[in-house]
Amino acid sequence: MFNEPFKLNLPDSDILYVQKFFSEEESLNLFKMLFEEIEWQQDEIKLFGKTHLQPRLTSLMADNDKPYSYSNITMTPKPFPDVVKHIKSKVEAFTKTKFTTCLANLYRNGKDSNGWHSDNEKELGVNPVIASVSFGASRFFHLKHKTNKLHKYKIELTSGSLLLMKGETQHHYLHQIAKTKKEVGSRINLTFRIIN
Ligand SMILES: O=C(O)CCC(=O)C(=O)O
Ligand SMILES: [Fe+2]
Repeated sequence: MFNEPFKLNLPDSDILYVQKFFSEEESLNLFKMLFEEIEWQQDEIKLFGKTHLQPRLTSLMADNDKPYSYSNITMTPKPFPDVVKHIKSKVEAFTKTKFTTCLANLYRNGKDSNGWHSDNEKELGVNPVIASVSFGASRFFHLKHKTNKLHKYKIELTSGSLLLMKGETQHHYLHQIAKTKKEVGSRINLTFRIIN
């Protein structure tokens, strides 16, 4: 039942959630391996002319050398570690999509976050397919429509889950991982993307 794909009931979007895409046991192992094998970095971002450290660690990986730019940062990709290749092939088989690139996020605790944005950078193309898998602590993923305030959604992304966003989703919606005052452990999220 929990590995049945579930389509979010949100107008102007195409979002699918599979809670138990990976089993609990496999997710624990994958978390540890991702934590160790990914080369995590903390970049500086400029917001309203001020420089801050990004409130999470990230890493860009790809099977090509295409950079990815967002929030005034340009990241150049590193090769995929084996553990990411393994996850990528399972995601590709399910989504019937070949991904070139993975942006990884490590939220160390509840103070780490990812502010409101759309994954609409031009290098992603017009209607990007973005497959997001999560391991470790659960965090809430918020969605809000850009023009109609009635359309919003909050979904808890649990360890081993897959969230697939496609179609016009990025045109019409913003998403975020908000900070939380609750005691939460570390969470790793991988977003697979296509950049050619
Ligand atoms: O951590 C998440 O679930 C979302 C990550 C995200 O939105 C991004 O990397 O663009
Ligand atoms: Fe995003």
